[in-house]
Amino acid sequence: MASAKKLQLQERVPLRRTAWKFADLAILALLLALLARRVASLLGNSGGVPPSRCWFVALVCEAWFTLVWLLNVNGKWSPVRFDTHSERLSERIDELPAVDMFVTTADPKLEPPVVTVNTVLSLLAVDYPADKLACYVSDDGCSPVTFYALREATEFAKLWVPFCKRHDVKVRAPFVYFSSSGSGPELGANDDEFLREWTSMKSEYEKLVSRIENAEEDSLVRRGFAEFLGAERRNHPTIIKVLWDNSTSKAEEGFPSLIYISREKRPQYHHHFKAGAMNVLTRASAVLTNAPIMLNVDCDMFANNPKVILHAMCLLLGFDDEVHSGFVQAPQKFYGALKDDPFGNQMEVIYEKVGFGIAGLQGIFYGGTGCFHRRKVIYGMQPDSISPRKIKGSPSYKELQKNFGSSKEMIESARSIISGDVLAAQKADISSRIEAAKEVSTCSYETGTCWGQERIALPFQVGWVYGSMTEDMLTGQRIHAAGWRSAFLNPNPPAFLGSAPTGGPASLTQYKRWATGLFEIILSKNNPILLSIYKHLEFRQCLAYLFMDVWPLRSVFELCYALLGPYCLLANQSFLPKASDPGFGIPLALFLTYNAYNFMEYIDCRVSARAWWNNQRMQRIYSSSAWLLAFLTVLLKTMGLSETVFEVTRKDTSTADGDDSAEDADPGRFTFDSSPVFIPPAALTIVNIVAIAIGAWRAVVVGAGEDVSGGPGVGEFVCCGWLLLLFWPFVRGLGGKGSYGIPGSVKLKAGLLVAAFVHFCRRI
Ligand SMILES: O=c1ccn([C@@H]2O[C@H](COP(=O)(O)OP(=O)(O)O[C@H]3O[C@H](CO)[C@@H](O)[C@H](O)[C@H]3O)[C@@H](O)[C@H]2O)c(=O)[nH]1
Ligand SMILES: [Mn+2]
Repeated sequence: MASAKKLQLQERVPLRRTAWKFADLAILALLLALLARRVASLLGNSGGVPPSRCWFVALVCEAWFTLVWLLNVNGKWSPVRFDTHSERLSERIDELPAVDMFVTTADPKLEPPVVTVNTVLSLLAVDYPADKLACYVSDDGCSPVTFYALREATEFAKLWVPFCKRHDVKVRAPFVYFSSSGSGPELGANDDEFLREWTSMKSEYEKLVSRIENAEEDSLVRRGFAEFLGAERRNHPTIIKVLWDNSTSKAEEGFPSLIYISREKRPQYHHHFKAGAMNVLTRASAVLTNAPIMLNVDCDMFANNPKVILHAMCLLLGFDDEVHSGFVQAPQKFYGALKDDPFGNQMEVIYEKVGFGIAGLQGIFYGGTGCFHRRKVIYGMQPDSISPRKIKGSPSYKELQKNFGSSKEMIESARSIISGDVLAAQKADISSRIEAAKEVSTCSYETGTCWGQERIALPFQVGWVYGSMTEDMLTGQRIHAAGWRSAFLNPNPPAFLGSAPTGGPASLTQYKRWATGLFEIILSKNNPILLSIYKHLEFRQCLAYLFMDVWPLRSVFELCYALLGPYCLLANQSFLPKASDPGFGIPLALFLTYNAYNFMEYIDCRVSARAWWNNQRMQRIYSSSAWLLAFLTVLLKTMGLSETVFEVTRKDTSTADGDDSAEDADPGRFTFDSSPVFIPPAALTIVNIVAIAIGAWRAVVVGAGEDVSGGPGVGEFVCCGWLLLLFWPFVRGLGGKGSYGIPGSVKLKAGLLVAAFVHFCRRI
């Protein structure tokens, strides 16, 4: 073939970070020095007072922090960047593979249909041959309003897509394009024709929004949405509706096919949340269009860069060996995000430091949205270099049936994917295969097959893996363990933008779900250590996964360490050297260096100092609330006492309207509700206030006469004070009003915990 003459589509560029490596090692050295001193004093050869029990607890915690630091450094050590040259694909349009695009939505209240519609419209309008694309929307909410919204959006798409292409619109989610902060008409205002078109398009969009927002479920069902009649959210048959079939439409108004799917739900079946939805989308699309590449986005993640699929193709087609891009993941970035990241969930610095770092190992993690998968990888195939073609030769019908289930159409489509037919996508019209798609979307279809299976001993693990709230991490890990690498897609402008949750309850819910899922992974047969021993997960990649997976465990150590300060003040003990002691220099240097290091990372990523502080603070708040609760929930689950559920994150509607006139006076201020996640951080806050008060009273009033050699010193006071600064939202919340105040029931429970703790300190 003429491939030798082809221009390179991508470049993998290692990034230098020599100075950072020195800083990494300096902190490691300080941590080790701290440990060494602790051990020495516990062995009793440091002279002075014999160390208390606290020193032992501190040693254990500090050893853990050192381990976490090593995991952190491993992740950041050798970053790479992938540059993509999408313009070089222009001569290779015929070679481009088909792409099935999946959008998942689950709840019309938390995920307003207008949001989903914008995501869908942005995907329908991307720069890619329309006959190679199909868009599937999975609606776990089984909502006639969502369906109606999509049907109306299809009508709008007939105007919107040609408009975007004609005028090369930059952001093709209409709510951004028409928002007050959007760029407005992009041509000179003297272009009358364009201006007229722009105005009429804007008014069409506004009409669409008002139709959707005024739609009422009951009246829709009465007006002939027969399928939704009597459909309960958790008990209904599959509904599949072809809203637009590109294969039978005229080329002129061409835009990708659009299919609505609400999979069957029955109370007696477990639905596996998003992972279950993704598996149904995979199968339904297999029998309908069977594209070899699948893109998946959450309902709020619109395509921000119209060339995003072309950029992804640079990574999917641009390596000599496909093993380098088993999947292609774009970072999660956010639209209309609050200034200075008050809830510490915009992840800018994490992606830039750890994201690029892990991209330099076996590859970036699968993040659940903004990801391009190869269908064959999802079908459990290994790279050629690991399991050569002979195995792929021709699996028997029986084998395929065992893996993929009994649908004939499913088996045939899987066979063509497995045989490596890149242009395998189906061509005939979609409507004729709806029955086959319904068959593979039923609850019972997966029974006895390999779909979602957690057992790693199977030769095949097919689809999104069940058993964790973070199906994304688990599935990505499974793919890396099969020997694939992944590539990091980071075009400019950013590929996709979504919404980050705001307010205390929504942010903590999201982190709690993530931590729950990560802990479920650690406790499962798919934990990265096993995968690295028995499968092809590389060692450093395994450590990178562990860095994430240990979140909930970190909470336990961090909580113990955070309690050491107040314990010492209350019980008149110490866990740090006295300021006069030369050993005091080590924790002091560590505290300063570590914070300076973090601060410099934010500056390096051109993120504000304020955002640095907010992230520092929120990380500790997440640890004591969301991570800790996740830890406890999963413990209860393993004891069989409770189940874990996927709580959907509320998507901000204000971004959909483009106006922020919401009732919230200060959207960046921390809000509370009566959820138990708020209890531990509230208790920590109170206990530190009490400890400082008692400690200060003892030092000032009693201190003079007493033997203070074993009691607390500057170090302990600084720890408590620092903790109160980090938990400032809670300090304010103690006296706050309405949703800005910690509810009485939470204060009461926190107060009881504090009383118990104080009692314990005085007894011991
Ligand atoms: O039963 C369910 C539950 C959720 N979803 C969809 O899953 C997506 C993610 O849910 P969201 O509430 O937005 O969670 P986030 O925390 O924002 O999502 C991140 O974390 C999840 C794992 O916890 C991943 O699935 C997501 O892709 C990733 O973006 C949304 O499109 C939902 O509609 C379903 O389709 N079915
Ligand atoms: Mn989300």
